Amino acid sequence: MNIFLSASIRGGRDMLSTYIEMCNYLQENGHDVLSWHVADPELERTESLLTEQEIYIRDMEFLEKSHCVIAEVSTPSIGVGYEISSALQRGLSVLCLYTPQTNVSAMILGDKRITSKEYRNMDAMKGEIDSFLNSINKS
Ligand SMILES: O=c1[nH]c(=O)n([C@H]2C[C@H](O)[C@@H](COP(=O)(O)O)O2)cc1CO
Repeated sequence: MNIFLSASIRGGRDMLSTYIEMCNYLQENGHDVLSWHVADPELERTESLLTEQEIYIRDMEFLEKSHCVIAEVSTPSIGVGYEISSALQRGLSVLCLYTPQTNVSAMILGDKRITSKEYRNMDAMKGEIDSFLNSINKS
C-alpha cells in the first residue's frame, strides 16, 4: 500500500525516533512510505535544497498517490494538520496516533472521519497501525 506518513517538522522534532520506528515498521511490512523523508534525521539539510513551493507540490503529489495517511499528532504541527485536512478532502482514510498526556486538537479528535488512537508504547502503536490497515483492506 502507498502510505503518506505525516509527522511534525517545523512544529518540532523531539519525537524523531518515534517517526523513524513508524516508518521502519511500515516499510518492513511491505508498504511504500512515499513521505519517508519525515523520518530522515538528515531532513533539515535535504529539504533546505528545495523551495517552500517545491516541498508543497511534492507532498501534495505524494498525497495524490497515497491510499491512506498515518499521522503522528502528539507534537502540534500546522503542516500535519494541513495534510490531514487535504487527505480528508480527497476521501482518504486517516489514522492519527498520539501519546498519553498530549493536548491533541479538538479539530482532530472531533472529526469522526478520522481514526484517532492513543498509544502507550511502540507495540501498542504498531497494533493500532495493523488494525487500521486491516480495516482499509476490508473496506
Ligand atoms: O520541510 C518540510 N517538508 C515536508 O515534507 N513538510 C510536510 C511533511 C510533514 O508531514 C509536515 C510537517 O509540517 P510542519 O513543518 O508544519 O511541522 O509537512 C514540511 C516541511 C517544513 O514545513
